[in-house]
Amino acid sequence: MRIVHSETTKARRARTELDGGQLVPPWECPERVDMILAGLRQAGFTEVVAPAEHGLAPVLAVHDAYYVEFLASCWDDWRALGREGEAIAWIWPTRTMPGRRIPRCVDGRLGHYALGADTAICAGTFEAAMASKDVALSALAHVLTDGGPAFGLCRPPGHHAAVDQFGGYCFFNNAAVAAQRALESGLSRVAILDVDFHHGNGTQQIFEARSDVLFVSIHGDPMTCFPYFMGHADEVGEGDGAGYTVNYPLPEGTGAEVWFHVLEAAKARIAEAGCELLIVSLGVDTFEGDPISAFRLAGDDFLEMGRRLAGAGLPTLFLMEGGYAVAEIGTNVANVLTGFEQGS
Ligand SMILES: NCCCCCC(=O)NO
Ligand SMILES: [Zn+2]
Repeated sequence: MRIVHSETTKARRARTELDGGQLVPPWECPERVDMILAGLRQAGFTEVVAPAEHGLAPVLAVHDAYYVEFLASCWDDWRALGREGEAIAWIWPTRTMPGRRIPRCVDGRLGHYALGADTAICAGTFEAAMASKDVALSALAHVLTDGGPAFGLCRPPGHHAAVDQFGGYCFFNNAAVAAQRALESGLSRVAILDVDFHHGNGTQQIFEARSDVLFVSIHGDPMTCFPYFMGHADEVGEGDGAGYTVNYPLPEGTGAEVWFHVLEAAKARIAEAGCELLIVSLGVDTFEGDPISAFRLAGDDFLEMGRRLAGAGLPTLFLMEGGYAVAEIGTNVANVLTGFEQGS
């Protein structure tokens, strides 16, 4: 298992997140990276390599150029106004105010590009997001050249980032950037299996009209779980992409037995689509102790998750998404990778 990590992923050190009506220290904290590395080391994954720099082209193959420029300039624009706090959106286009133009001021641009108010932009955000997609692309390169599995310790995560939207702690959609690069390298179909507790609305939006990426997600029911407005079972893709989006929303409180039953259905759908690569959006916020999620997987269930993912029998790229039980995150991630090696 190739492990790819960059210390620059810790460059984003936001101080505030709007949560429960208060500004709190962000759940998606840089300490998650150190805890995952420690857990991997303890499990015997001692060889960790740094990514190459892949530049902006792979990002622009997925994301809108004006959006990327916004992410690059937002913090400076915000600070130029003398603002002391972090850049947080507070007004949006809405059902009754469609917003057909992008405003020039940073508050309007934040509202245009932000999914929600939970994700502040601060110093280091763009640098960390660039490092995170480099981690994903270098881990992918290993899988494509060596055929062996790889884990990209991506941070910030990516699956909520859409073509031109950030939020849910995500800025660049690492899994989408990797999938697009894999297709451009000659593969004909890639599966992205999102096992994070939250629906990967961004990944779905990026590929929903395409049949060369099969997006499959197992997640908390959006009727009660973030991101609330996407992830229903009747969202199946559009046009050429019809049938290539598969959502398995599950009720809060879902435990291992049901979750693994649904995983087998997801694997069967991937098998019948004839995919040549499996990208796993690996969030471990399905853990019973996760502070902001609501499934009930135990630590050992992540071993079983890894074993079963190996059973898909595909070249596999794991990319880190969510998981906020910081004390256990390293063990939970290491368990998935250990289980995968056991099942291979
Ligand atoms: N602040 C609202 C919840 C954000 C969830 C982020 C996540 O873990 N996505 O997978
Ligand atoms: Zn999540």
